[in-house]
Amino acid sequence: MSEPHAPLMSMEQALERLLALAEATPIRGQESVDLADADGRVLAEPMIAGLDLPPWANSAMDGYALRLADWQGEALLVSQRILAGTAPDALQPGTCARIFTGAPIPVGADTVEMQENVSLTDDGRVHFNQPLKVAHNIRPQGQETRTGETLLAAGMRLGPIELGLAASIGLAQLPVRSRPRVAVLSTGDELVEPGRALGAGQIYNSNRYLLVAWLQRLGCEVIDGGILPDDLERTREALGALQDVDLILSTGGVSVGEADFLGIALREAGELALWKLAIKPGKPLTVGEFRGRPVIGLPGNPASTLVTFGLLARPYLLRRLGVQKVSPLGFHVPAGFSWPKPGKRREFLRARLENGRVVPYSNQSSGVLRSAAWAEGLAEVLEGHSLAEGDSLRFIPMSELLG
Ligand SMILES: Nc1nc2c(c(=O)[nH]1)N[C@H]1C(S)=C(S)[C@@H](COP(=O)(O)OP(=O)(O)OC[C@H]3O[C@@H](n4cnc5c(N)ncnc54)[C@H](O)[C@@H]3O)O[C@H]1N2
Ligand code: MOO
Repeated sequence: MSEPHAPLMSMEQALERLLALAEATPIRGQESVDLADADGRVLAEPMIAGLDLPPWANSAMDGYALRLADWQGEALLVSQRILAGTAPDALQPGTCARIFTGAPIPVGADTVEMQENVSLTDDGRVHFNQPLKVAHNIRPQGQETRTGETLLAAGMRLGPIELGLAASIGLAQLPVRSRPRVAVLSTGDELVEPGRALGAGQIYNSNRYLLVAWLQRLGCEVIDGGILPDDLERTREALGALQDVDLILSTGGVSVGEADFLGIALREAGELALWKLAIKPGKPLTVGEFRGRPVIGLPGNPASTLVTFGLLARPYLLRRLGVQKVSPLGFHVPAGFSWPKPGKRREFLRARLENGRVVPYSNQSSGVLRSAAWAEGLAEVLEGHSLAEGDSLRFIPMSELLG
């Protein structure tokens, strides 16, 4: 148990500790998957180009390829027509070639002129109307990539751009890290799954759906641990049934309440630290292990679940997969509000950008998930700081967190 008035742990320290734990328990498994199935996965080995890109010099324009020295003001005969996907003959001296965008430059040509800048004579010869420049409109072989270059480092997360890049060098499959197996547990006798009738004192389990969808986006295999009952024996059984998982992720029951059966069960068969973080929402966080399996317990209030998962558990999971860049990008924006009283905890306000200024949702209670649905991002008000309207603060777009 932490001391009731022990100093709060800073966000930086919490992240540093979690990343150190992640690095101590890397997920090493890997498999080869088709590009079509690789979105969101983490590259397990460097991606190295096995060819030059482009593989041969090609035209950037629809037009005419020629040797610059052959243009002396006298219209040139068209000696061949080169479409993309064909292999051209060497250019006959003193002629030009009709060429289309992406088609290979014939040996002997050293420039391409776009068709808009030429005139055709009655007998089909080509007159160049503008001064020509050597190498113009030619995309040289290897301009983008040379054989043997590393295009993506191991630990990169794969998205549409990376998959396009892999395809461009001819790869049909990529080696990726195994999907982390994450068990999601909810705690609290008040919870009911959507679709059922609510009884007295009950609420619907929203955290489970938020986390399951989010984990899937992160490439995790989600094991549904269900709702843990407020009963010690059944909590032990439920935890014991989670075989071969890489992480047990729970929500709720981490504050100082009396019905903390999860905490008791974890302490019996593992280790448990209760952190009190200097952030709002998201003060209480449980970090430990159950029979050697890492456990992270997020606070139950839905906005607290969102903030602690996005800013702490997400980077932790990605780092276990070897991802280096785990922190979201943020940028500084002027506040469209004032914050006169410095707080003890760093606030992550669910906020929007309106006319280039940060506007927070009207109700910042950590129980209000609607605030996050309204928001476009999290605005960070640092602990111990006040803000006047127009002062700048960091804004982290939701899109940076959710992928
Ligand atoms: N005496 C104190 N009380 C509380 C403290 C404190 O320091 N001293 N901290 C508060 C803070 S801050 C937070 S955050 C919460 C954390 O609570 P728990 O993680 O223990 O969660 P619960 O008590 O189980 O639930 C909190 C709240 O969230 C609702 N909840 C829980 N699970 C779900 C779910 N899956 N879906 C939707 N909503 C859920 C639950 O009904 C409660 O309303 O503790 C404060 N208290
Ligand atoms: O820290 Mo709690 O998450 O504010 O309600």
